[in-house]
Amino acid sequence: MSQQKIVIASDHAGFDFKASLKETLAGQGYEVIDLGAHNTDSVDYPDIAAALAGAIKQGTAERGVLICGTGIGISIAANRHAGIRAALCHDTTGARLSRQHNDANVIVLGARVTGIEVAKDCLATFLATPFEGGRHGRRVDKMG
Ligand SMILES: O=C[C@H](O)[C@H](O)[C@H](O)COP(=O)(O)O
Repeated sequence: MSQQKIVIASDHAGFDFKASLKETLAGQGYEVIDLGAHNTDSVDYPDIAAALAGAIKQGTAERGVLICGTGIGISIAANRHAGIRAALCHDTTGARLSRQHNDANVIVLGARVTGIEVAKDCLATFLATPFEGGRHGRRVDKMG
């Protein structure tokens, strides 16, 4: 089986967080495609969200990770893109339910509000949990 690909991106506020999550994912055998930011120079999170949404739409990877300071701005931006279901997660219960009920394809984390170990647990849960389908599928379908 080919190596599973994950796209990851952050603004300047999430740069260090992204580096840590990338290392963890690589250690777990994922191929990590980093769309930036590539340093802590200030950038605009809508541009970062658009780059990741484009990569998912093009099929570069099925799942993505987005990070900004709170996770809020980049979530709002990502969810404006058709086909993106981005879930801002602060705990593993949310990460699990974002997959089981919402079929989220992007997990969003806030580097200034969530500890890195919690974030790693959220990400592992997100990647390991399948969508339940059924009634949830009907609801997801209504979102287009
Ligand atoms: O929702 C927005 C994010 O938290 C941004 O990371 C944050 O607004 C960036 O703030 P600043 O430009 O002050 O570093």
